[in-house]
Amino acid sequence: MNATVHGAGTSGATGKSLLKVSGLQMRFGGLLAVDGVEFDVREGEVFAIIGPNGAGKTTVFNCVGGFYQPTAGSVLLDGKAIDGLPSHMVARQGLVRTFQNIRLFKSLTAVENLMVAQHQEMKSGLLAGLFSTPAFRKSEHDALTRAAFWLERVGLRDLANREAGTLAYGHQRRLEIARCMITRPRLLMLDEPAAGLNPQEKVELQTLIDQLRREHGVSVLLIEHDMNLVMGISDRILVMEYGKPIATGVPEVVRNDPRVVKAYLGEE
Ligand SMILES: Nc1ncnc2c1ncn2[C@@H]1O[C@H](COP(=O)(O)OP(=O)(O)OP(=O)(O)O)[C@@H](O)[C@H]1O
Repeated sequence: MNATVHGAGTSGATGKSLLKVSGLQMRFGGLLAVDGVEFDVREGEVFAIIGPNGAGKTTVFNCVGGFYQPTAGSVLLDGKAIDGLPSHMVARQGLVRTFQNIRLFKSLTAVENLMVAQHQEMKSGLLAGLFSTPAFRKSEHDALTRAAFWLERVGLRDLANREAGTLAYGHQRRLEIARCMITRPRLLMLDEPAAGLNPQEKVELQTLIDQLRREHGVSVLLIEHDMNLVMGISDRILVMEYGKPIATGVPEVVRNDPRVVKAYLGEE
């Protein structure tokens, strides 16, 4: 039985549903990696998916983000179906993600990574670029201003001209978040953002996520194994085991759910 509690959360999330996932199923040959997963993420909310290794969390992310076509179920972003859309189309709808294994252009600088991320959005075409028209120069200037803003926001201003691949691991994670945010998403999906971070960096990450949703109005969908971070930042949590949802609710409820304690928290 699902322990479903729709708590008020701590963020002041509006309560309006932004992402709605229903009856999600993903089969790989004979393996049902995800089955019957349902949840919604509200505007301004931080929503976490937790569960033991192999529970199906990443598969849910891949279905939501357009990397897999689910075998069954639906994914709606603001009421519009996005399941089955390729990931770049999903991104255009305002849903972007980071990856467990950081995916930056390692030989480009931090600021160049943020410029590339905006490339699709830029209005000027190739000819405008070749002839450096005023419209092109204006859009380049705006893009650079936004890049500078986001580098400052994630604490990387002084590292703007360093190649991404030479940045410390924690800095690369922050740059990846900036690269997502610069496209002005409505939903930011973070896949194990605290992996490999030291305790101080984890605290800074929690502060950053909180700022992103409070000051930039983004909703956050998170997969994370670090329970301190999950319990500290999430408004609601979905717990998965063997591909199925076993509990959804506010942190205090999930923390004390006997099935959750047995399946996951009890492992620690
Ligand atoms: N592309 C794939 N092909 C076949 N099986 C897969 C594929 N991706 C995932 N699986 C299987 O689906 C199940 C769920 O995996 P998934 O990576 O979603 O779990 P997870 O909860 O994200 O685990 P972790 O916490 O270790 O990242 C596992 O049994 C995994 O081996």
